[in-house]
Amino acid sequence: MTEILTSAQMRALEAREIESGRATGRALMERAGRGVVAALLAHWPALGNQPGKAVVLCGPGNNGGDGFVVARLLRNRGWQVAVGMLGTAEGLPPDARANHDLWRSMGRVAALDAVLAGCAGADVIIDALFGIGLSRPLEGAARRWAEMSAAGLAARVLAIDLPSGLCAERGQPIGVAARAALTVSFHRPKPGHYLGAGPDHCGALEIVDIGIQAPCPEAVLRRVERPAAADLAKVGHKFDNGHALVLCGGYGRSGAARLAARAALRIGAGLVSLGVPGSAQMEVAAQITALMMQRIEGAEDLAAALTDRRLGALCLGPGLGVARAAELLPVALADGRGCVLDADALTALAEVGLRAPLHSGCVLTPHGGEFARLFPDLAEASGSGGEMSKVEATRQAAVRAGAVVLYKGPDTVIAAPDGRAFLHAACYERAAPWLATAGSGDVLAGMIAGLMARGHAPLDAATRGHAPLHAAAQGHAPLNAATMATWLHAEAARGFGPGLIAEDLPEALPQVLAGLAG
Ligand SMILES: NC(=O)C1=CN([C@@H]2O[C@H](COP(=O)(O)OP(=O)(O)OC[C@H]3O[C@@H](n4cnc5c(N)ncnc54)[C@H](OP(=O)(O)O)[C@@H]3O)[C@@H](O)[C@H]2O)[C@@H](O)CC1
Ligand SMILES: Nc1ncnc2c1ncn2[C@@H]1O[C@H](COP(=O)(O)OP(=O)(O)O)[C@@H](O)[C@H]1O
Ligand SMILES: [K+]
Repeated sequence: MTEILTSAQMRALEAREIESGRATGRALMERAGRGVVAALLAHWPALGNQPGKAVVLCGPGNNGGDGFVVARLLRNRGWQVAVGMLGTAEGLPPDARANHDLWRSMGRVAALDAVLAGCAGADVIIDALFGIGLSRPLEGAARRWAEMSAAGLAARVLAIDLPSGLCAERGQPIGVAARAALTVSFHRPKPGHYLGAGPDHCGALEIVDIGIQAPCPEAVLRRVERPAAADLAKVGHKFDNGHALVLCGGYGRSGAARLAARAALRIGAGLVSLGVPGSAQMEVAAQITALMMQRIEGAEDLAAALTDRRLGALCLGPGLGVARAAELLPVALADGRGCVLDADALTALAEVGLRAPLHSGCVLTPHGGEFARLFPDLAEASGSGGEMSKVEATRQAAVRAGAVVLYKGPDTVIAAPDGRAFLHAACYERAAPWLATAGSGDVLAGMIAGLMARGHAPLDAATRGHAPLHAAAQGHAPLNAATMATWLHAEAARGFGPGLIAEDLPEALPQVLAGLAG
């Protein structure tokens, strides 16, 4: 279940399911309500012991319809249920109206404001005001609800589909948004559950199966999944596992490149060399053991180094210095080999603009600031107040660059120029706040370069039973390397936990790799 669906994709899927005759809208709504009650009782088992008190806030659309189903199901379990509604029964869409009427045969419906005023003693408040149909900022009583819930309430808040006010696409409030302890959504998660402020507003996330059998569209956003151990297993000689070259900055600036290089080695590249200018040679030599060092003073030296066809991938950026990056970049890019561009290489790239000959074997790994320098219009459109999601911005950036773009953050989006896109959200059960430490991005860049170098190695696809990393010669390799590295990077941080510094990440990798095999 790796797909993440936009509101439009979810609606289309629901429509297809109904058209197929497999289910009616009413049936889907009933299953949704049932799923919400089951999730509520699973999340707060104490509420299953004896009937509690619920307040259900129902909106003017089908999200409200789900709310009426939940109100009825809880009442059937003996709960005291107060329902507050926004809008009129006449304005409800048909399925929601039918569930409103069913509820009316067993209980009252009050105005939203009136119910909010009396919700203090409730065990749980169900937010069924707006889901994927939210089209503008909340006003009036709905806005008051969002503000109340954000200020903190004694009652547990369960949001149906989305906390009301949260944009399903961007994961940002459209104006203000409610805060829930648990959000229960249906069939597949939506980008807003993972992006930006989404996880903060959702609390915990539960996705309920409502029996939709229609297949998801092909071109969807996917979640980065745990890699298969076989994809990372080593084979043969060290040269069979690839050789990565990490370009290093001058004296006093070599730490970031050394971190990246060590990560490339730990992720399994057979050999990793640091390309070091003369000024930093002593410093680097005093610090490294398994890594190799090669003097690369400038563009000519790099061109000479690249005549070694065993070099599978390059990494430029960490601690490189913008001037050195600008000098080395044209040679590195013209060569056409797999190339990770991070930090100073991205700054240098922003200075020359995207006229540089980027290619589909490149992976650009910007954080927010670097993304804004490279793609100012996309950064603005996807920033606060903009209307574009981080996913869309990353997709467009990848098309424009003709390269894989990995846009970092707690929500990392990775897109290829052909439109494929992945999301790794370090939230919920995969939270990794310890990654917010200096140098962790350098480690990620090195991990990607290490995997890309391995992708160029002559791995035996037949014995491993699937395509090697270099499958589509510079098509799959960079994207696979970027997604795998992102997962492993977060996993290493999660395994280490509090106190993590960047140096710990490469050292935590063996345990992560061992865990994949187990
Ligand atoms: N799709 C599926 O597979 C399934 C979907 N299900 C459920 O249906 C939900 C989607 O239902 P939905 O499409 O009716 O949208 P919903 O979120 O109820 O809101 C739309 C209404 O709100 C209104 N409105 C919007 N913004 C507003 C504002 N700020 N202030 C005031 N009004 C505002 C808007 O008015 P309009 O924009 O048209 O003027 C319209 O009347 C989904 O989240 C899930 O819970 C499940 O039952 C099972 C399977
Ligand atoms: N709060 C967080 N939760 C999860 N991952 C994070 C968080 N903050 C940062 N990261 C990750 O840590 C890395 C930081 O990279 P970057 O911003 O380049 O830092 P640096 O330049 O110090 O190496 C990225 O991979 C990013 O996705
Ligand atoms: K809601």
